[in-house]
Amino acid sequence: MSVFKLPEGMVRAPGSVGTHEGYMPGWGNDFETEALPGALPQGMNSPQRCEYGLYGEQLSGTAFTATPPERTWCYRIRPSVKHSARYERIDLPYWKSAPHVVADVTSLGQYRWDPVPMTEEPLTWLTGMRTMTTAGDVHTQIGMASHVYLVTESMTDAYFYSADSELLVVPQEGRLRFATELGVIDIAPQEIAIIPRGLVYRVEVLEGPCRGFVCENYGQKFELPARGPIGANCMANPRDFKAPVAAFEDREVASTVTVKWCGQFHVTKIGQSPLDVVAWHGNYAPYKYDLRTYCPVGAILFDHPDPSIFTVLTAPSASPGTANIDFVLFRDRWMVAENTFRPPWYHKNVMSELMGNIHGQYDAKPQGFVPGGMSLHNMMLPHGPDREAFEKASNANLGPDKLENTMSFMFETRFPQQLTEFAGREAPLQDDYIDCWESLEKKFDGTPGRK
Ligand SMILES: O=C(O)Cc1cc(O)ccc1O
Ligand SMILES: [Fe+2]
Repeated sequence: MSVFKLPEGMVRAPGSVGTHEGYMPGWGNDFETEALPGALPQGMNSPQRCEYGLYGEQLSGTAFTATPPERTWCYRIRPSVKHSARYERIDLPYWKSAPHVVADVTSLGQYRWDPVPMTEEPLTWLTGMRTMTTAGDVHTQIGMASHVYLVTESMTDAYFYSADSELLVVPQEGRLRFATELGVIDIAPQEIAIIPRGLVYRVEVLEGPCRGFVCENYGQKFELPARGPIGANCMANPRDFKAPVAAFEDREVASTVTVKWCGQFHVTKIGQSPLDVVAWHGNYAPYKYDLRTYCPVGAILFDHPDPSIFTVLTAPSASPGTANIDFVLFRDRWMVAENTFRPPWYHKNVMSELMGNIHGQYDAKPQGFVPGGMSLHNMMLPHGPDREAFEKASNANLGPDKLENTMSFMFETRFPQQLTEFAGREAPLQDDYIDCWESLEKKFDGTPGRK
């Protein structure tokens, strides 16, 4: 439930109360919401004249002919095209897009970073975005980038949208507000937000400083994974995703809109707040989701399943079953498997795995992978539990055991991830990370028996 006041002058749709205050539940629903009564045309999209003198405008998030098509009809004070200057190129040097291969930074390896520290410098959502890795190619709408954000300042009279990507936002510290064209989303650690491609917003600090992770998806949108034999329930349930109700502001102040487009940033001037959508209907919307509502399913007799059972959202690629990105959650849960090495096994993976720690301790890495920290196990590079985790798990008395105080995630992509200069040189890379496997002992002595 939102406990924060709305931005001054913003009018929000009534009717959503209690735990849903300000939000409408259900992933992929065809929503309708209006902040002023009667603003939404009924039975049609394009009346000759809209109520309140609003302009009708469609935001198409998929091709018209996609199955299913995703689009939203907005009824707004002015059409988006009404901006008063041409686009001017600007530089946001820390926000990189694929393809971005830095000649003398090596991406082949197992990497781990301490949390990127806050700085004295005031940073907004735009200036505080720090790209760690990129994969694929933004121009062909394939692949992704992973970022850390450090945000201490709200955007004032400044707005942004990414034509390149949808953003999956995973806060780790502080609270952020996404005041978007379609309404207001407030998020805190253990929640996520999904901001669709093309949607205009500004980001405000509700409680700072703020740090978190972003997965920038250049490809096909995130969707709920196919459940297969798991059936209709558990994992991420559609009703736990929440889209905001309509909220608008009628504010005529000189403002800017920054656009990310083919990896470049451009700014244009505008004489008003673009958050002027009074009513909307459709199925292309931003969402928030509380990761604590994710219902994990796991091994209840023996063995450790593939982590795909913990997929919250998946962004498909053209190859079925081979995701452009899987967003995977390792949350608190019971471990009950008998006669089993319970932590993640040792492995090499064609997919590349970028992990972040939201809070607590991760079972495969009791030391060194700390909240706010990240690791990267790139394509086909071996990794697994460190010595401490291996010894403990191999010798534990196995009863029902609860992994508590733990929440980490993985952005897993079919593409190799390339480190940025920031990730390779400026961010607090742990030079000794690979030593965590160094002391794994040879136990084999040629004689049978479990050792
Ligand atoms: O820690 C990792 O590397 C992530 C991971 C978790 C798991 O349970 C199984 C495989 C895997 O890659
Ligand atoms: Fe892994």
